[in-house]
Amino acid sequence: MLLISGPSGCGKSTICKQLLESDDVVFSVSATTRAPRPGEVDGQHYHFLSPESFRKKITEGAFIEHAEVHGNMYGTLKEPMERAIADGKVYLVEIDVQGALQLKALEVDGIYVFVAPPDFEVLRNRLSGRGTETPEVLERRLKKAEDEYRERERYDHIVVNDNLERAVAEIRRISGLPEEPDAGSGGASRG
Ligand SMILES: Nc1ncnc2c1ncn2[C@@H]1O[C@H](COP(=O)(O)OP(=O)(O)OP(=O)(O)O)[C@@H](O)[C@H]1O
Ligand SMILES: Nc1nc2c(ncn2[C@@H]2O[C@H](COP(=O)(O)O)[C@@H](O)[C@H]2O)c(=O)[nH]1
Repeated sequence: MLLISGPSGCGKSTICKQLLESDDVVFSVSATTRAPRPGEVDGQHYHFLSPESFRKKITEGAFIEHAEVHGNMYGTLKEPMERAIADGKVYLVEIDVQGALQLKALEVDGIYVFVAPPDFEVLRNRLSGRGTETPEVLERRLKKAEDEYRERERYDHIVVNDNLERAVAEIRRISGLPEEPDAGSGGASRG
């Protein structure tokens, strides 16, 4: 498992998109109760579930971890992770900080990467530049980012996303992925 985590806007989805250019990498499609955004496909970006279906999955023990993030439920499914790892793939898990710390506490084997913004001013500019949050939600995410940043030392690696190419190259090196992925490939991720 290669786990990519960090505050909202630090660049997790952008980085994962590039890591998925390697054929050996499989993306962990989480379940969520949030509504799909334009362009998002069920089963590819997320499994979009009703709150009832999500609760049922919890009682069935289908999740390795689940958490409420920004007012919606998200969960990492056990079965696809076990299958991908049995197939010798790198299983790419992109989740929030509380989810990552749950997996760490469960001693799920893997490489835990905290993606850090160069500084909080840059984080603010990137989040507002993305244009997906209202000013109120943006402020909440930035406040939460400060708490999440304090957890960074609990990860195996801290990668500063100052320059995208450099950050991706660093994560490829850390996880033993080839520096130059096969041209033309690339799986689906979020973002
Ligand atoms: N190295 C970089 N330099 C400049 N802009 C970047 C860089 N990395 C990401 N961005 C931009 O920052 C914004 C936030 O990135 P992204 O959506 O990948 O963050 P995220 O961590 O997945 O956020 P969330 O947790 O809210 O889903 C995007 O508009 C993205 O294009
Ligand atoms: N704990 C978990 N967090 C998850 C999971 N899947 C995604 N996420 C994180 O939620 C936020 C919001 O995502 P968005 O796509 O709605 O913007 C982001 O930090 C994701 O990394 C999961 O299974 N568990």
